[in-house]
Amino acid sequence: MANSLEIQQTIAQALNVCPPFKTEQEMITELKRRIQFLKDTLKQSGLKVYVLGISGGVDSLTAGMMTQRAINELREEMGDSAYRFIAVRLPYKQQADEAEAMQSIEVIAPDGCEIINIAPSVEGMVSSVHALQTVAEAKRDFVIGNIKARERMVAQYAVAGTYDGLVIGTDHAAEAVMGFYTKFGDGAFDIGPLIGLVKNQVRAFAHYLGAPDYLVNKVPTADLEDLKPGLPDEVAHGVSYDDIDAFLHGKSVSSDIFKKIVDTYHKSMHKRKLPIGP
Ligand SMILES: Nc1ncnc2c1ncn2[C@@H]1O[C@H](COP(=O)(O)OP(=O)(O)OC[C@H]2O[C@@H]([n+]3cccc(C(=O)O)c3)[C@H](O)[C@@H]2O)[C@@H](O)[C@H]1O
Ligand SMILES: Nc1ncnc2c1ncn2[C@@H]1O[C@H](COP(=O)(O)OP(=O)(O)OP(=O)(O)O)[C@@H](O)[C@H]1O
Ligand SMILES: [Mg+2]
Repeated sequence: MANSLEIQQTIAQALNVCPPFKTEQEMITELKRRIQFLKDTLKQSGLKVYVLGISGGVDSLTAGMMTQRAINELREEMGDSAYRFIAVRLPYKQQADEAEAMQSIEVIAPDGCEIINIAPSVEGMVSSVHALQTVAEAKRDFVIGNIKARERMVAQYAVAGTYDGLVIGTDHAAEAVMGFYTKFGDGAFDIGPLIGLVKNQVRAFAHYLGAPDYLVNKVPTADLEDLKPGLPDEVAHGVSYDDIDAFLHGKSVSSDIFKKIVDTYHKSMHKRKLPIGP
């Protein structure tokens, strides 16, 4: 039977986890490789625009800063001003951390910014799904949370379709292992520049790129549920990002944490696969 470390290594391999950075230079090399990947992928696609929702959290801040750098370099290298990055603000009604979201936009300084309030589309969907009116309040609130994440996906693809662009996603290994995203919501995108990173590596990129500490260290939240506004991810899934990062980097974690992560990984396997057929 496989021991704990072997199980951790098998999962890390499946998620293509980036090994820990031993030096700052290793971190910079990895960051540059990923920015180059953004440039190469856009050039190969024949399109010239990237689109990404900016929430106020560190994942979209980091991906946004990387993307704007990729676009700046492409514009200069190709001598083509059509290369652009469009940031999208996607509040649901009034967003509690709107200030941080707008500060993220300032830090990224995107070429363009669209603001789309998702409340009308979420409310339209909720009122049309009659079954939703009949379930317990907590269940209803949770399902509506996933509708919000999917409406954000719809909005970003509407912007991408309009500008002939590609949608960036912010999934990384610490979220992927927990299946902590909405299937076909924030889990749906064209290009994932953070894939394989653990949370502290995402923060390290943001810090290196010059983001202020209060945004780099902001408490991660999906902020999808009205009944639990700003619920920290770590409370929602009951494991800290430091523990998830340690697990993915083959370090020892308590047996409780180990079990929780491995169980959650297996339960959420369907989210990381293409739809199955007969
Ligand atoms: N075995 C199976 N094989 C194939 N498909 C299966 C399945 N089990 C469920 N499903 C399908 O998957 C659906 C459940 O998946 P899903 O709709 O994603 O819903 P679910 O995983 O239940 O909820 C999403 C979780 O991710 C969190 N989240 C969402 C969005 C953003 C963030 C963030 O960090 O920003 C976090 C959210 O707070 C919540 O805890 C089911 O309704 C069903 O359609
Ligand atoms: N209010 C929002 N406005 C715009 N985009 C959003 C909003 N909420 C979520 N998103 C999009 O969904 C993605 C997933 O959300 P998630 O909470 O995992 O990342 P984050 O907010 O960037 O960082 P953190 O996980 O640290 O909170 C975001 O990176 C962003 O692209
Ligand atoms: Mg967030």
